[in-house]
Amino acid sequence: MEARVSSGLQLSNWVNPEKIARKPTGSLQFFQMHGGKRLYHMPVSRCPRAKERFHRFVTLKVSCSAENRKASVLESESSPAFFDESDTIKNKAEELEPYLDGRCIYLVGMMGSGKTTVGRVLSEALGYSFVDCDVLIEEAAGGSTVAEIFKLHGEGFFRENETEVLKKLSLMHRLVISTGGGAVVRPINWRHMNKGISVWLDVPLDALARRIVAVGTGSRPLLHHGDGDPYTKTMKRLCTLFEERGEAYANADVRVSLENIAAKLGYEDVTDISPTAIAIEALIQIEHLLTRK
Ligand SMILES: Nc1ncnc2c1ncn2[C@@H]1O[C@H](COP(=O)(O)OP(=O)(O)O)[C@@H](O)[C@H]1O
Ligand SMILES: O=C(O)C1=C[C@@H](OP(=O)(O)O)[C@@H](O)[C@H](O)C1
Repeated sequence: MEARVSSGLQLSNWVNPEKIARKPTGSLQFFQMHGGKRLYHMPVSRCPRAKERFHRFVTLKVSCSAENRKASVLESESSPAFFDESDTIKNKAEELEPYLDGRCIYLVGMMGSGKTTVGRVLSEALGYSFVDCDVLIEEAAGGSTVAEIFKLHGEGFFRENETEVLKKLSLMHRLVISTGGGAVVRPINWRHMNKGISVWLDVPLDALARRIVAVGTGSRPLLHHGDGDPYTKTMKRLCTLFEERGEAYANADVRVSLENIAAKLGYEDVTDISPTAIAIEALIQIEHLLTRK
């Protein structure tokens, strides 16, 4: 696949100003459409196995801003490589499999951080099953929604059920588990989650608020109260919750920072990062953890 992609790309196609999106800060976002897929550059030295696994087919030196500053993504690299996301995640997952040895992956992070969205992508790549703790709690409550459970029985009841669900899941293997945003607060939950590998999806609060406002706060009862327009109200609540929970998220075995991914890929806005790119970064960070690279 890589060979087909690389041999299909000509340097003359590549050096086309229309295919280089200039970012306002002067960094460049390199991508090229090929066979309906978006190929991304990735600096070779930041991708530990890149040199062996991917064919490096172009070397460019570009002066790339009006101020003649180097593009941030190229500053330390002279030889970008181009990766197809779907091949990259497949290869990374294969590489990681023997080290994971069937251990579950617990995704933790604030509401809206992408635990469900990224979790599905990760589970597919690893050949794991995906489970969402909130859904299991809803099933255990006879089909009531999380919002109804909070309203009828209170948060304490919800938290007890959340712990019970995590306890059961801790006995299982080959699962990617999307936990609820508040699961990190109870120490007992960490005893269960530590049977597997925990991954914190660290997303800037502003991006979370924008995402959540876009879908509405209906299913997230902790965001139902407060004043102001939907964005301001959500942002305020997220800030308060993050103040309470920030340290607890940092207990996770690995942290996947969207700000770091954006910097690597030369993106201005973290919302441009695809769920697959986030899942790839999660696999890379887990690999670092398990191989102590
Ligand atoms: N990388 C992403 N890019 C764009 N939208 C995303 C991304 N990750 C999540 N979303 C969107 O954000 C919202 C919340 O994501 P979700 O996966 O449900 O978060 P969580 O499970 O952590 O609460 C959803 O509407 C989802 O489509
Ligand atoms: O942050 C929290 O305390 C909660 C997050 C929600 O899950 P998501 O993180 O999947 O939205 C859900 O468990 C419940 O509304 C409480």
